[in-house]
Amino acid sequence: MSTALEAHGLGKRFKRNWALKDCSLHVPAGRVAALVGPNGAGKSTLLNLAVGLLHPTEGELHVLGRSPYGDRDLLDRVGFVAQDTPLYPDFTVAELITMGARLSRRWDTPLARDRMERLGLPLDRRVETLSGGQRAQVALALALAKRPELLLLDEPVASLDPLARREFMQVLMGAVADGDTTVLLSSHLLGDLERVCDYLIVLQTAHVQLLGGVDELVSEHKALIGPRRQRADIAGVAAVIRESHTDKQTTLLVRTSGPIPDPAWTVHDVTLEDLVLAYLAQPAPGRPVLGVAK
Ligand SMILES: Nc1ncnc2c1ncn2[C@@H]1O[C@H](COP(=O)(O)OP(=O)(O)OP(=O)(O)O)[C@@H](O)[C@H]1O
Repeated sequence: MSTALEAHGLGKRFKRNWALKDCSLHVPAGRVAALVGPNGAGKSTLLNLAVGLLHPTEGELHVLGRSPYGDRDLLDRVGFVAQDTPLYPDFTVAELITMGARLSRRWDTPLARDRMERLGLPLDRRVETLSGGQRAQVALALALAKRPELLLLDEPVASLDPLARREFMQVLMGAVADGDTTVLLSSHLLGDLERVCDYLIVLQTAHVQLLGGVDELVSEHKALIGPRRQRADIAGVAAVIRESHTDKQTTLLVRTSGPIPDPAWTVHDVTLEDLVLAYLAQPAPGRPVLGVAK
């Protein structure tokens, strides 16, 4: 399986509002993909569609080659940590593990117990007595104990302090290091994503705005700084994504089509954060910019 998740013309409408519209995207198998976009862009909607909690209004969505809605066998192969990591507050950690074993056919109880032990979480602790960070770690451990082929995480670290976030990310990366699990992780924390993700999907007002491998996207975008000038065709530039000016200087973030031969421009590399912020600053999403997905 070379593609873990694939959508064509996918749309989801709530009453008169489209939460997702004309979304065509794919996540190659084995990647750790970041799903980013501003509040209300449609990230949770996409993840909920991917686990069959929502039904598409239009278009197609395939998860591990199958349609997710109502497919029990498929859901056994998918792990999901929903926003705010909901867990039954009255359950103990041990009871959650028992529940997982009853509900999931691929469940790995020793793995779940081992992870709880490593997190220093006694099995008789009730969920309601756990901190937000501990709860997030428990939710991740339960999702991993399903031994999922695809792991979907909806802002799992949003409420965690920086140390807890780093621990969460380390556990996640350790668990998927073998490359057999594809991860799709939504977050607003671009710095965290830059460290762990090798694939990027940017959603903006219900549309896919940017998609591709992180290395490829970062290398095909550059920041250009030069004397102030009006925007004009620049050799080597396929598109200007963002521009700003001072009295004397113009700064552009561009998608390149080759080297920039004009020596008036100094050319700088961009970070993933620069890239995402530049695309999100664009007024209205048009057609997605496709990076090279390998
Ligand atoms: N159940 C629902 N009923 C009505 N509208 C909804 C529902 N779920 C989501 N929406 C709307 O769909 C749009 C996309 O919401 P979604 O939760 O997918 O965004 P998001 O990118 O996950 O946002 P955030 O970063 O704030 O979590 C928003 O305008 C939201 O108000």
